[in-house]
Amino acid sequence: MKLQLALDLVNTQEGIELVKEVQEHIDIVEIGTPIVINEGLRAVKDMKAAFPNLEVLADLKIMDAAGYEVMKASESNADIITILGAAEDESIKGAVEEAKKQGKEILVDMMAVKDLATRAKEVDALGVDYICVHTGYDLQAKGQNSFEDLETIKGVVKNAKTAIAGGIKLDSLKEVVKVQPDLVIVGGGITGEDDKKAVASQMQELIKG
Ligand SMILES: O=C(CO)[C@H](O)[C@H](O)COP(=O)(O)O
Repeated sequence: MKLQLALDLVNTQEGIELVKEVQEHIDIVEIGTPIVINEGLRAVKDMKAAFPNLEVLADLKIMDAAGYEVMKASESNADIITILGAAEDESIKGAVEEAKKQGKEILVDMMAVKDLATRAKEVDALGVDYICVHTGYDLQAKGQNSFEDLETIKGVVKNAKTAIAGGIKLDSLKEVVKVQPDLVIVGGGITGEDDKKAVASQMQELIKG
């Protein structure tokens, strides 16, 4: 099981300082969608240059023109690129094809997918690397989480690795770990803590079991 630190509400330089504190406890750094909107793919390139030993995920949440966008993120040295599960199959196939050409991985974010089990099976058959259940900020604010959704995809996904994101904190991580996803994505659960290193270290301990 891997731990991904999601950076969203910071700029690249603040993100780099944050990763310095926790780098030995995480596997993947996410350049979140707000950072890409604010600063472009340069943020991905700068993060990978600062931490060549960590994987860097570009959270582009691609919906269209997938092959092109995966190509551009690859040129910026992203290791993993995200596309939405709600995208057309043609877009997801395009993303997978380009990622394979570039030696990269595709994570499908299932946010806002209504029939999760059916779509997870379909997306799994398209050769993606990760399928991620995700409660975004707008539904977290209404008290929702993705714990049951993780069990749903664990039951149907046969090829891809499984992942979970959205509001996971040290306390709730225990529940998540029981379901054994391949990847746990944590943003505010680390970045919002005073002692980020201590929290990341405890999370790593729980995850590596
Ligand atoms: O992609 C995102 C929001 O769309 C976040 O990166 C993801 O939800 C993880 O952050 P947090 O743990 O703070 O919810």
